[in-house]
Amino acid sequence: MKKFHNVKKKRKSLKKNLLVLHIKFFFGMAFNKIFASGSLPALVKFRSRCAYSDENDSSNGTNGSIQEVMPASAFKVNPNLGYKVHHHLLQLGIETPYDPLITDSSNENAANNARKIEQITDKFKEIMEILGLDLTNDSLEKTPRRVAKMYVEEVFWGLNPHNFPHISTVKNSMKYDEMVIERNINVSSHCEHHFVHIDGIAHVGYIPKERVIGLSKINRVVRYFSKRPQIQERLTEQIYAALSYVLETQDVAVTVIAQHFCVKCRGIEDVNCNTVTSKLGGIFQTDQKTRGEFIRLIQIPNANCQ
Ligand SMILES: Nc1nc2c(ncn2[C@@H]2O[C@H](COP(=O)(O)OP(=O)(O)OP(=O)(O)O)[C@@H](O)[C@H]2O)c(=O)[nH]1
Repeated sequence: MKKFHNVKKKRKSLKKNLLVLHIKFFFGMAFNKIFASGSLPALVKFRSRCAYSDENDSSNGTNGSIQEVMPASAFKVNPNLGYKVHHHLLQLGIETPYDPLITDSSNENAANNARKIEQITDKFKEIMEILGLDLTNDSLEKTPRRVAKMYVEEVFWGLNPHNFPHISTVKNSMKYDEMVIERNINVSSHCEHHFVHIDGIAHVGYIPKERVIGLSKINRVVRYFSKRPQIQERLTEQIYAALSYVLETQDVAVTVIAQHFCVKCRGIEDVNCNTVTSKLGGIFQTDQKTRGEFIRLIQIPNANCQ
C-alpha cells in the first residue's frame, strides 16, 4: 500500500515537473520569437511615441521634446519642432505641396504606413501588369511591395513633420563668431517630376549667435528635406529656412550640387552635367567678403584625405 502511495506521489511530482517544463518552454519560445522579430523593441518604441508631449519645449523647439522613433533608421525626432518648421515654411510659401494630415503616421495613425504600403502595392502591381510584366515570376512578384515600402519607409519619410530630427544646441559660451561650415553633406533625393534619383552634396555654413548647433544635426536637416519628392531649388530654400529658424539667425548659407537622374538617364541623357543652387542669407548675402570666404572655404580640399 505504502509502495502504491509512493508511486502515486512520484507520478504526481513528475506531472508537476512536466507542466513547469512546458510552461517554461512555451514562454521561452514566445520570448525568443518576440526578440527575434524585433517586436519588443518596436513595442517599447511605440510606447515612447505615445508618451510624447510638448512639455519643456523651448521657444524655437530645439532641445525640446524628443522621441525615439524609426522612420528609416533609428534617430531621435522632434515632432513639435517639425510642425513649427512646417508652419514657418508655409508662411514663407516654400513648403512642399502636401498634406501632413495624410502623411503623418504618428501616434494614433501608426497603422497609416501599413495601409499606404498596401494601397501603393496594389497600384504598382497594376502598373507592372500594364507594362506586360509577369507578376508570377519569382523575381518580380514582390517588386510592387518593395517599391511601396521604399516610398513610404525609405525615400519619402521626410513628408512627415513627425520625423523632423531632434536638434541639439549648446550655449555659445566660447563666443565663437566666425563661420562654421559643414561640407560635403550627402544629398540623396528624388525629383518630383519623374520620381528618379537626385544624387549630390550640400555645403552649409552659418555664423553662430547665442547657441551653436550639434554638427550632425545640420546633416540631419539636409537628410529630412531630401526624403521628399523635390526640386533642387526648393530643397535648398527649405534647408536654409529650417536652419535659420532653429538657429535664430539669417546668417546661414546653403549650396547644393547634384546630378539629376532625370537629366542623366532619360530625356536629354546628359551624363556629365550637374546643377548648383544656393541660398545665402544675412551677412552671407550682404557682405561681399563673407560670401567670398564661404565660397573659398567650401572649395578647399578635405584636410584628412588630400
Ligand atoms: N528647375 C528644376 N527642374 C528640374 C529639377 N529636376 C528635374 N527638373 C526638370 O523638370 C523638367 C520637367 O519638364 P517637362 O517638359 O515637363 O518634362 P519632360 O518632358 O520629361 O522633360 P525632359 O526632361 O526635357 O525630357 C525637366 O526639364 C527636368 O530636367 C529641379 O530640381 N529643378
